[in-house]
Amino acid sequence: MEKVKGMINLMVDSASSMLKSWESKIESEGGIADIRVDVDLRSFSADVISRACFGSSFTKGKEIFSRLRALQQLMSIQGLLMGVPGLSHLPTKNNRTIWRLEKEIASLILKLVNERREAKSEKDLLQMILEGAKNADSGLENTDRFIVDNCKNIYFAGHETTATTASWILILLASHPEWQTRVRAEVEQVCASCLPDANMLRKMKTLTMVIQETLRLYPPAAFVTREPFEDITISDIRVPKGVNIWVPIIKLHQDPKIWGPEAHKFNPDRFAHGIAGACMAPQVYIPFGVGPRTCLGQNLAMTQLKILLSLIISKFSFTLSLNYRHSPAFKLVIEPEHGVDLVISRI
Ligand code: HEM
Repeated sequence: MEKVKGMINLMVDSASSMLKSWESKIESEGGIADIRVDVDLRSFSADVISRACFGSSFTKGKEIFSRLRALQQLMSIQGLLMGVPGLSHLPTKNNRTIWRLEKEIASLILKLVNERREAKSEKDLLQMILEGAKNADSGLENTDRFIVDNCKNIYFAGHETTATTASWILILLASHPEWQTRVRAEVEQVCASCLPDANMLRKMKTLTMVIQETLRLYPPAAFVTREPFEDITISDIRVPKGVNIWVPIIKLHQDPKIWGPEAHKFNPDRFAHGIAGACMAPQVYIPFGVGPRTCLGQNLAMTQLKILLSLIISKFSFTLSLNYRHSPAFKLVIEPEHGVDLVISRI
C-alpha cells in the first residue's frame, strides 16, 4: 500500500486527461453527450499500469495492449475447453492466430525491455522482473520467456480487470441514481473540491461499499483455479493429482444460502459492516482470489477505482444510454459484451 500511495498522482493525472476529453465532447454537444466509455476506461487503466509498473506510457505500450485484447477475444472463444490437454497444440485457424499474436507480443515486450536496459531507469516492477530474470540465470531463451511471461501477466491482469470493474460500477450507478447521489455527497464532503489523496480515499466508505458490491455481482475474474500436487478429497469428491479445479466465483457470490434471499440485488448497504457483516461465510467473498496466490494488485486496483470514480462522480451525472444492451459475457474476464454507453452531463 505504501508503494501504491506513491502512484496516486499519476493515477489522478491519467484520469484527468480522460475526463477532459469527456468534458470537451459534452460541451461540443450542448451540455449532454452519449459517450462510449468502456474503451476510454481500458485506455486509462492501461496508461496507469504502463506508467506505474513499466515506466512508460499507454501510447508506448499501445501495440502490446491491442494484441493482448485480440488474444483475449480469441482465447475466450475456446472458453471452458481451454483446460483440455492438447487442444492448444492443434493447428486450427484460431490457434495459428493465437501463436502469431503471442510471438508479436513477445517481441514487442523484449523491444521495450532492451530500451529499458539501455536507459537504466528507476526501481519499478519491470526493473524487478529484469533483476529476477538475471538471478534465475537459466539460459537466454528461458530468461526471455521469464521476462515476457511476467510482463504479459501484469499487462493483462493489471488492466482488463480494473477497467471492466470500472465499467460495471458505472453501469450500476447509472441504473441506481440514489446510490450515485449518495456517493457524490460523500465525495463532495470528503474532498471539498480538492483532488483526492490517500487520506481522502480512506474516508470514502460509501464508495468502497459500492465497489465491493459491484465486485460481488460482477467479479471480472470468473474463476479461481488450482491444481492439486497430490490426490486429495474435498468433501466426498476425490480429486486426482494434476486435475484442474475451477472455482466459479460468481456462484459463491450470489448463493442465497450465504447472502440471503436478495442475493441478486444491488445493495451496497450489505457491506456497511464489512465483509463479515455482509454474509454468512466471509471466506466465499473472493473477487481477488484467496490464500498465498491472492491478487498481487488489489491495493493498486482499489486505489485506482476510487480515484477514477470520485473524479467522475464529482464532475458528471450519468444515466444508461438507449444504446446500452445488458449482456455480461465471459471473455476471460466477465465484461459487458456490447460495451458501455452512458448519457453524461456536467454537474
Ligand atoms: C479489480 C481488479 C482486479 C481483480 C478483480 C483481480 C482479480 C484477481 C484474481 C481473482 C486473481 C487470482 C487469485 C487466486 O488465484 O487466488 C488475481 C491474480 C493476480 N492479479 Fe489481479 N485482479 C485485479 C487487478 C490487478 C492488478 C491491477 C494487478 C497488477 C498490478 C493484478 C495482478 C495480479 C497478479 C500478478 C496475479 C497472480 C498472482 C499469483 O499468482 O501469485 N491484478 N487477480
